[in-house]
Amino acid sequence: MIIKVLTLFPEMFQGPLNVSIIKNAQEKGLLDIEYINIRDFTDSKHKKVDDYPYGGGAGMVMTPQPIFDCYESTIKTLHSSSKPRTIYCSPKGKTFHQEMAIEMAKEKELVFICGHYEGVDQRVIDELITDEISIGDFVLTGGELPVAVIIDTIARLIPGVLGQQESFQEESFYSGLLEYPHYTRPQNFRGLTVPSVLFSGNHKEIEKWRRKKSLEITLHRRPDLIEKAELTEEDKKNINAFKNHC
Ligand SMILES: NC[C@H]1CCC[C@@H](CNc2ccc(C(N)=O)cn2)C1
Repeated sequence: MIIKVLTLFPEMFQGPLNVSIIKNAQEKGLLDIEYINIRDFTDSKHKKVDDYPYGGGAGMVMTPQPIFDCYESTIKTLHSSSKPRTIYCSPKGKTFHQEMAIEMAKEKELVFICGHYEGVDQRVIDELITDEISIGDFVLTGGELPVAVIIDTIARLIPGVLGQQESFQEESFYSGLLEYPHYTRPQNFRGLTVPSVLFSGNHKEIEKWRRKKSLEITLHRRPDLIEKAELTEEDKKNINAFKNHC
Protein backbone atom coordinates (compact mmCIF):
# COMPACT_ATOMS: atom_id res chain seq x y z
CA MET A 1 0.00 0.00 0.00
CA ILE A 2 1.19 3.49 -0.89
CA ILE A 3 0.32 6.30 1.53
CA LYS A 4 0.99 9.96 0.89
CA VAL A 5 0.67 12.39 3.79
CA LEU A 6 0.39 16.10 2.99
CA THR A 7 1.30 18.07 6.10
CA LEU A 8 3.03 21.22 7.36
CA PHE A 9 4.80 19.11 10.00
CA PRO A 10 6.28 15.90 8.53
CA GLU A 11 8.49 15.60 11.61
CA MET A 12 5.39 14.86 13.70
CA PHE A 13 5.21 11.41 12.14
CA GLN A 14 8.82 10.33 12.70
CA GLY A 15 7.99 8.89 16.13
CA PRO A 16 4.83 6.77 15.92
CA LEU A 17 5.18 5.50 12.35
CA ASN A 18 8.89 4.81 12.39
CA VAL A 19 9.09 2.19 15.12
CA SER A 20 8.10 -1.42 15.67
CA ILE A 21 5.40 -2.94 13.50
CA ILE A 22 4.83 0.00 11.17
CA LYS A 23 8.57 0.44 10.65
CA ASN A 24 8.96 -3.26 9.86
CA ALA A 25 6.05 -3.11 7.43
CA GLN A 26 7.84 -0.36 5.52
CA GLU A 27 11.14 -2.26 5.58
CA LYS A 28 9.33 -5.34 4.27
CA GLY A 29 7.89 -3.24 1.44
CA LEU A 30 4.32 -3.93 2.54
CA LEU A 31 3.74 -0.28 3.15
CA ASP A 32 5.28 2.84 1.64
CA ILE A 33 4.55 6.08 3.50
CA GLU A 34 5.76 9.39 2.07
CA TYR A 35 5.40 12.75 3.83
CA ILE A 36 5.14 15.84 1.64
CA ASN A 37 5.50 19.27 3.18
CA ILE A 38 2.69 21.54 1.98
CA ARG A 39 4.88 24.57 2.70
CA ASP A 40 7.18 23.55 -0.16
CA PHE A 41 4.35 24.40 -2.57
CA THR A 42 3.39 27.90 -1.49
CA ASP A 43 3.90 30.58 -4.14
CA SER A 44 4.03 33.33 -1.54
CA LYS A 45 7.45 34.92 -1.20
CA HIS A 46 7.13 34.83 2.57
CA LYS A 47 6.33 31.10 2.50
CA LYS A 48 2.86 31.82 3.86
CA VAL A 49 0.46 28.87 4.01
CA ASP A 50 -2.32 30.43 6.08
CA ASP A 51 -4.25 33.66 6.17
CA TYR A 52 -6.93 35.50 8.11
CA PRO A 53 -10.46 34.13 7.74
CA TYR A 54 -12.92 36.02 5.53
CA GLY A 55 -15.73 37.25 7.75
CA GLY A 56 -13.32 37.79 10.64
CA GLY A 57 -12.96 35.63 13.74
CA ALA A 58 -10.08 34.12 15.66
CA GLY A 59 -7.35 31.94 14.22
CA MET A 60 -5.88 31.43 10.77
CA VAL A 61 -7.07 29.28 7.88
CA MET A 62 -4.78 27.28 5.57
CA THR A 63 -4.91 28.83 2.10
CA PRO A 64 -5.99 26.69 -0.89
CA GLN A 65 -3.09 27.33 -3.33
CA PRO A 66 -0.28 25.43 -1.54
CA ILE A 67 -2.58 22.49 -0.77
CA PHE A 68 -4.00 22.23 -4.32
CA ASP A 69 -0.52 22.44 -5.89
CA CYS A 70 0.92 19.97 -3.35
CA TYR A 71 -1.98 17.57 -3.97
CA GLU A 72 -1.80 17.78 -7.77
CA SER A 73 1.96 17.20 -7.68
CA THR A 74 1.50 14.26 -5.32
CA ILE A 75 -1.20 12.42 -7.26
CA LYS A 76 0.94 12.61 -10.41
CA THR A 77 3.30 10.20 -8.64
CA LEU A 78 0.49 7.70 -8.05
CA HIS A 79 -0.25 4.88 -10.46
CA SER A 80 -4.02 4.70 -10.38
CA SER A 81 -5.69 6.78 -13.09
CA SER A 82 -8.73 7.43 -10.92
CA LYS A 83 -8.71 10.01 -8.16
CA PRO A 84 -7.25 8.41 -5.01
CA ARG A 85 -9.12 8.13 -1.75
CA THR A 86 -8.23 11.39 0.01
CA ILE A 87 -8.84 11.70 3.74
CA TYR A 88 -9.07 14.83 5.88
CA CYS A 89 -9.40 14.54 9.66
CA SER A 90 -11.53 16.97 11.62
CA PRO A 91 -14.08 16.86 14.45
CA LYS A 92 -16.77 17.34 11.78
CA GLY A 93 -15.91 14.06 10.07
CA LYS A 94 -17.60 10.68 10.09
CA THR A 95 -16.56 8.84 13.26
CA PHE A 96 -13.78 6.36 12.48
CA HIS A 97 -14.26 2.71 13.43
CA GLN A 98 -12.71 -0.67 12.70
CA GLU A 99 -14.97 -1.44 9.73
CA MET A 100 -13.75 1.72 8.00
CA ALA A 101 -10.14 0.62 8.64
CA ILE A 102 -10.89 -2.82 7.16
CA GLU A 103 -12.40 -1.20 4.07
CA MET A 104 -9.52 1.30 3.68
CA ALA A 105 -6.91 -1.44 4.09
CA LYS A 106 -8.10 -2.81 0.72
CA GLU A 107 -7.04 0.36 -1.10
CA LYS A 108 -3.77 0.34 -3.07
CA GLU A 109 -3.18 4.05 -2.47
CA LEU A 110 -4.36 6.54 0.14
CA VAL A 111 -3.74 10.28 0.45
CA PHE A 112 -4.09 12.17 3.73
CA ILE A 113 -4.26 15.95 4.04
CA CYS A 114 -3.54 17.29 7.53
CA GLY A 115 -5.36 20.42 8.65
CA HIS A 116 -3.88 22.80 11.16
CA TYR A 117 -4.79 26.08 12.91
CA GLU A 118 -8.52 26.68 12.30
CA GLY A 119 -8.50 24.29 9.39
CA VAL A 120 -8.27 24.46 5.60
CA ASP A 121 -10.18 26.64 3.14
CA GLN A 122 -13.49 24.89 2.43
CA ARG A 123 -12.67 24.68 -1.29
CA VAL A 124 -9.95 22.14 -0.40
CA ILE A 125 -12.56 19.92 1.26
CA ASP A 126 -15.15 20.43 -1.49
CA GLU A 127 -12.75 19.69 -4.36
CA LEU A 128 -10.07 17.32 -3.04
CA ILE A 129 -11.41 15.37 -0.07
CA THR A 130 -13.29 12.08 -0.53
CA ASP A 131 -13.55 11.20 3.20
CA GLU A 132 -13.75 13.64 6.11
CA ILE A 133 -13.09 11.55 9.25
CA SER A 134 -13.11 12.14 13.00
CA ILE A 135 -11.36 9.81 15.47
CA GLY A 136 -13.57 11.01 18.33
CA ASP A 137 -15.37 13.93 19.88
CA PHE A 138 -12.42 16.09 20.89
CA VAL A 139 -10.29 18.82 19.30
CA LEU A 140 -6.54 18.50 18.70
CA THR A 141 -4.05 21.11 17.53
CA GLY A 142 -3.76 19.48 14.14
CA GLY A 143 -4.80 16.61 11.91
CA GLU A 144 -1.42 14.84 12.15
CA LEU A 145 -2.13 12.70 15.22
CA PRO A 146 -5.53 11.48 13.93
CA VAL A 147 -3.86 10.61 10.58
CA ALA A 148 -1.14 8.65 12.44
CA VAL A 149 -3.85 6.78 14.35
CA ILE A 150 -5.73 5.93 11.15
CA ILE A 151 -2.56 4.81 9.35
CA ASP A 152 -1.64 2.57 12.29
CA THR A 153 -5.14 1.03 12.36
CA ILE A 154 -5.05 0.35 8.60
CA ALA A 155 -1.42 -0.83 8.42
CA ARG A 156 -1.88 -3.66 10.91
CA LEU A 157 -4.63 -5.09 8.70
CA ILE A 158 -2.37 -5.35 5.64
CA PRO A 159 -1.52 -9.06 5.12
CA GLY A 160 1.97 -9.83 6.39
CA VAL A 161 2.30 -6.79 8.62
CA LEU A 162 1.33 -8.59 11.81
CA GLY A 163 3.39 -11.70 12.47
CA GLN A 164 1.32 -14.88 12.94
CA GLN A 165 1.76 -14.46 16.71
CA GLU A 166 -0.32 -11.30 16.65
CA SER A 167 -3.12 -12.59 14.57
CA PHE A 168 -6.00 -10.19 14.25
CA GLN A 169 -8.17 -13.07 12.98
CA GLU A 170 -8.82 -13.78 16.68
CA GLU A 171 -10.12 -10.22 17.03
CA SER A 172 -12.31 -10.68 13.99
CA PHE A 173 -13.71 -13.86 15.63
CA TYR A 174 -14.46 -11.70 18.65
CA SER A 175 -15.60 -9.06 16.20
CA GLY A 176 -17.93 -6.73 17.91
CA LEU A 177 -17.05 -7.91 21.43
CA LEU A 178 -14.34 -6.51 23.67
CA GLU A 179 -11.23 -8.64 24.07
CA TYR A 180 -10.72 -11.12 26.91
CA PRO A 181 -7.93 -10.49 29.49
CA HIS A 182 -4.37 -11.55 28.53
CA TYR A 183 -1.80 -13.12 30.89
CA THR A 184 1.82 -14.17 30.53
CA ARG A 185 4.74 -15.25 32.74
CA PRO A 186 5.16 -15.45 35.67
CA GLN A 187 2.20 -17.47 36.89
CA ASN A 188 2.47 -15.79 40.29
CA PHE A 189 3.62 -12.17 40.30
CA ARG A 190 3.78 -10.63 43.80
CA GLY A 191 1.07 -13.01 44.89
CA LEU A 192 -1.13 -12.10 41.90
CA THR A 193 -1.97 -15.32 40.12
CA VAL A 194 -3.19 -16.24 36.64
CA PRO A 195 -6.60 -18.01 36.18
CA SER A 196 -5.82 -21.73 36.35
CA VAL A 197 -7.96 -22.65 33.32
CA LEU A 198 -5.20 -21.10 31.17
CA PHE A 199 -2.82 -23.87 32.31
CA SER A 200 -5.30 -26.69 31.80
CA GLY A 201 -4.08 -27.31 28.26
CA ASN A 202 -7.74 -27.85 27.50
CA HIS A 203 -8.17 -25.56 24.53
CA LYS A 204 -11.91 -25.99 24.43
CA GLU A 205 -12.17 -24.90 28.06
CA ILE A 206 -9.78 -22.03 27.44
CA GLU A 207 -11.84 -20.85 24.47
CA LYS A 208 -15.03 -21.07 26.54
CA TRP A 209 -13.43 -19.07 29.38
CA ARG A 210 -12.17 -16.42 26.94
CA ARG A 211 -15.51 -16.09 25.20
CA LYS A 212 -17.28 -15.81 28.56
CA LYS A 213 -14.85 -13.08 29.72
CA SER A 214 -15.39 -11.20 26.45
CA LEU A 215 -19.14 -11.29 26.90
CA GLU A 216 -18.87 -10.25 30.56
CA ILE A 217 -16.55 -7.32 29.83
CA THR A 218 -18.64 -6.20 26.86
CA LEU A 219 -21.89 -6.41 28.82
CA HIS A 220 -20.42 -4.24 31.58
CA ARG A 221 -18.58 -1.68 29.48
CA ARG A 222 -20.25 -1.59 26.08
CA PRO A 223 -23.71 -3.19 26.25
CA ASP A 224 -24.47 -1.43 22.97
CA LEU A 225 -22.02 -3.79 21.23
CA ILE A 226 -23.88 -6.86 22.52
CA GLU A 227 -26.93 -5.97 20.44
CA LYS A 228 -24.85 -6.02 17.24
CA ALA A 229 -22.70 -9.07 18.00
CA GLU A 230 -23.37 -12.55 16.59
CA LEU A 231 -24.26 -14.59 19.67
CA THR A 232 -24.50 -18.35 20.05
CA GLU A 233 -27.08 -20.01 22.29
CA GLU A 234 -24.27 -20.55 24.83
CA ASP A 235 -23.50 -16.82 24.69
CA LYS A 236 -27.11 -15.92 25.39
CA LYS A 237 -27.19 -18.30 28.36
CA ASN A 238 -24.03 -16.68 29.75
CA ILE A 239 -25.40 -13.18 29.27
CA ASN A 240 -28.58 -14.05 31.13
CA ALA A 241 -26.49 -15.56 33.93
CA PHE A 242 -24.46 -12.32 34.17
CA LYS A 243 -27.60 -10.21 34.16
CA ASN A 244 -29.19 -12.27 36.94
CA HIS A 245 -26.03 -11.94 39.06
CA CYS A 246 -25.69 -8.15 38.96
N1 LIG B 1 -11.43 24.07 14.09
C1 LIG B 1 -10.53 23.07 14.63
C2 LIG B 1 -10.19 21.98 13.63
C3 LIG B 1 -10.12 22.51 12.21
C4 LIG B 1 -9.60 21.47 11.25
C5 LIG B 1 -8.28 20.87 11.67
C6 LIG B 1 -8.46 20.30 13.02
C7 LIG B 1 -7.22 19.61 13.50
N2 LIG B 1 -7.53 19.01 14.75
C8 LIG B 1 -8.27 17.90 14.82
C9 LIG B 1 -8.45 17.05 13.73
C10 LIG B 1 -9.23 15.92 13.91
C11 LIG B 1 -9.81 15.67 15.15
C12 LIG B 1 -10.63 14.44 15.35
N3 LIG B 1 -11.47 14.41 16.39
O1 LIG B 1 -10.53 13.51 14.57
C13 LIG B 1 -9.60 16.54 16.18
N4 LIG B 1 -8.83 17.63 16.02
C14 LIG B 1 -8.88 21.34 14.05
